[in-house]
Amino acid sequence: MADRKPLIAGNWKMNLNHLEAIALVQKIAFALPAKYFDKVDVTVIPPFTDIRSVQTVVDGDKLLLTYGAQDLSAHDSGAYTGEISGAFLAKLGCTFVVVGHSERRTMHAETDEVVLAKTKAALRHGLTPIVCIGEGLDIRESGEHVAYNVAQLKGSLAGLSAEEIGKVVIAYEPVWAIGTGRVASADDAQEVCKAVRQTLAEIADDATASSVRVLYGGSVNAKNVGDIVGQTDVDGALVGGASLKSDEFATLSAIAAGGPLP
Ligand SMILES: O=C(CO)COP(=O)(O)O
Repeated sequence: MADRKPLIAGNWKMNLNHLEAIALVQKIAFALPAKYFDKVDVTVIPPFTDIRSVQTVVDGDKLLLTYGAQDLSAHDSGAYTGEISGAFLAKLGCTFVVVGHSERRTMHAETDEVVLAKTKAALRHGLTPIVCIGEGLDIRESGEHVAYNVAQLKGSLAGLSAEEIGKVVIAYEPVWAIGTGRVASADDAQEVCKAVRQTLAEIADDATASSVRVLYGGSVNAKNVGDIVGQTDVDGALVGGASLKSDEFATLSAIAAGGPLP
């Protein structure tokens, strides 16, 4: 995995209110002692309405886990009802922001152009965008998945400088593996994550490509995470369902850290 520190990011999606968020963060912190954080970065990505409460717990208890948001506006301020500015997220101490999750690409018609604009907005505010790509089942079955993901990656990062690309995290999440229990094989994850890294070398440079973290996401749990993050080009995981269970999330984070189990 070169010298890239693994990242485990728990995308809570639209689950847990702010009180439930406080409880889950406290349980994760209790289950994952400080020593693990030397070897793995762990972050939680709750709904917007939870972030202030999560910030209070993390700051108050001096926790080592970080937190982020699931989306942001491409705009910084103004007449955009319902949108959330990256400036607000930065002020709340967010480290990461997910952009281009397949659920937003599909249900909110987010194109690569929109994802690029949001990635730029994140970078403007000092947030680390976790840029998501991933193919549907039809593309996978047609055997065009590598080319599809490469095109989506290029579109989502078009025109960014090597320095800017060096500040992003990429998450490969095959849509057919999200929430289905159908995890991609470790080889499948490696195949696309390797192509992602080669593409980063092409659009930025070798040094940038070897420093950017590339995550896999889709039905990751404590049982399969070891195989997946053991792949050369997979630097961690974007975890949905299993991130809502404190013990499982702590265990899979510990496995990504190389153990031992907590
Ligand atoms: O979409 C995901 C994370 O962003 C993956 O979700 P699941 O882990 O529930 O499949």
